[in-house]
Amino acid sequence: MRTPIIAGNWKLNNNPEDTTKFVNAVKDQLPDSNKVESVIAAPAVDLPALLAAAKGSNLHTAAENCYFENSGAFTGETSPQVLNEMGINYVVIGHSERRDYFHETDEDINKKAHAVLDNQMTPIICCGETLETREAGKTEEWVQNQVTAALKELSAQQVAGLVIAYEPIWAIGTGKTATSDQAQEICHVIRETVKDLYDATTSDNVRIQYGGSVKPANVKDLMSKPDIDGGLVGGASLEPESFLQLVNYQD
Ligand SMILES: O=C(CO)COP(=O)(O)O
Repeated sequence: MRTPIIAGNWKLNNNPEDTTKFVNAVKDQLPDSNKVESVIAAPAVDLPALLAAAKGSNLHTAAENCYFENSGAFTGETSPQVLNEMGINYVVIGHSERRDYFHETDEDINKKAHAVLDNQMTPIICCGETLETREAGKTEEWVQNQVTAALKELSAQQVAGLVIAYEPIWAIGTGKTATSDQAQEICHVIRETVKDLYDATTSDNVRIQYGGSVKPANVKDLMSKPDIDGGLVGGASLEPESFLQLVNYQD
C-alpha cells in the first residue's frame, strides 16, 4: 500500500519568521503520517526554522533543491550531506522552474537524485511537459524520456522508495489544472515506464504525485485516481488553512 503524500512547495516565499508561524498554526492538525504524509518544501534559508518548529510533529521537511556534490568549490550551492545532517527528509529535484530558469539538465537531475539517495534522503523527482509538447501530442514520449533519464543507474530498491511528481508546466500557477483524467493518464504512463525499466514490484511501490494548480476544491478528485498518490502544491500550500484542507482531504 502506498501512503499518500501531500507536499507544499513554497518556492521563493516566506522568511524564517513566517515559517515558524505557519508550522505552529498547522502542526497539531496534521493527519497521522501513516494515513497521509504531510510535507513542506521551503527555501534553504528557512530550513532551520522549519526543522525547529516541525520537531516532534507529523510534518515532514523538504529542501527545494540541492547540489550533487557534498562539498567543494561550488559557490552558492547547497550540500545534500548537510541537508541530511540537519534532519531534512525530502529534496525536490528537477522542478520545471529549475530546468527552465536555471538550465538544469536531465543529467544534472540524475546526479542530484543519486546524491540525495546516497545521503539517506528521498528525492521528489519532477517531470512534465510544456503546452507546446502537449499540443503536438508528444506528452507521453516527453515524460517517459524525462523519467528514464532521471532514474539512470538507480537500483530498483532506490526507485521503489522515491517520489515522482508529474507537473504539466502549462498547469503550474496558471489556475489551469489538468483534469483528473488527464493527470491520471500521465501518472499511469509514469508507472508503466518504471515497470518497463524495473519490474512490477518497483512500479507498485513508487509514489507518484500530481502538481499544477492543486487546490482544496480539486484535491479529492485528483486523489481518487488509482495512479495518483499525492500532490505537489505551490500557491495553495502558502496559507495554513488551505494546507490543512489539502492534507486532511480524506476527512
Ligand atoms: O509548481 C508547483 C508545485 O511544485 C505547482 O504550483 P501551483 O500549485 O501554484 O500551480
